[in-house]
Amino acid sequence: MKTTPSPQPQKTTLTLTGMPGAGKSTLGVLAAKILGMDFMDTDLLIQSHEKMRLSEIIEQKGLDAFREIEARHVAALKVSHTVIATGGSVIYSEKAMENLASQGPILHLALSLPELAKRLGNLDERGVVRKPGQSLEALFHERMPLYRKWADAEITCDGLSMDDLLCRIRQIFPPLSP
Ligand SMILES: Nc1ncnc2c1ncn2[C@@H]1O[C@H](COP(=O)(O)OP(=O)(O)O)[C@@H](O)[C@H]1O
Ligand SMILES: O=C(O)C1=C[C@@H](OP(=O)(O)O)[C@@H](O)[C@H](O)C1
Ligand SMILES: [Mg+2]
Repeated sequence: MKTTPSPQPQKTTLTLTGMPGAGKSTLGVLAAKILGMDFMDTDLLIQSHEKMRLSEIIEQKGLDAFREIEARHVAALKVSHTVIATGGSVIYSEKAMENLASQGPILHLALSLPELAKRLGNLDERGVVRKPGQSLEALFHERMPLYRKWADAEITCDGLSMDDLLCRIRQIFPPLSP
């Protein structure tokens, strides 16, 4: 039997989740800068590992295949001192989310449905993972409980500038600040 507890892996990442268009990629890089952390966008990680642009993966292999590829890469991701901007569909993978949660807190960037509709425009052109013909509203209601299930904190981003959001991040996660 062990006499000393095994060291717990340090939780040093900050993962951003949320619907496409919520601002994960844009805010993530700025948050990394002010927190003195590295930055990773899992969409870019997938592109680099697959040696294809995200749009090519989706066009040539389809949305279901993209979802599996995303789940595989994010479930295998191991980083530290890093702000991670995820792709919105990673929330469908329990294994990927467990892996992200094991490395640090998860912040859900929430945005209201009307604001999302304004930011996203045509869903087909953006390659959003959804069932054929599924509306943005239906997708929003399908995903919202999943984002909330995994989130340690949530910011509703409507009407907030990048500076407002960075301020909120500093307030919520002071231990991550240098
Ligand atoms: N707080 C914000 N206020 C206004 N526009 C924003 C804000 N956050 C992001 N955006 C804009 O929304 C779009 C989507 O942002 P992006 O970071 O790509 O989102 P995600 O990575 O969550 O899909 C971009 O055009 C970005 O400039
Ligand atoms: O939510 C989604 O279905 C997707 C979101 C995208 O990333 P962003 O959330 O960064 O836009 C990208 O991973 C892919 O187009 C699928
Ligand atoms: Mg993004």
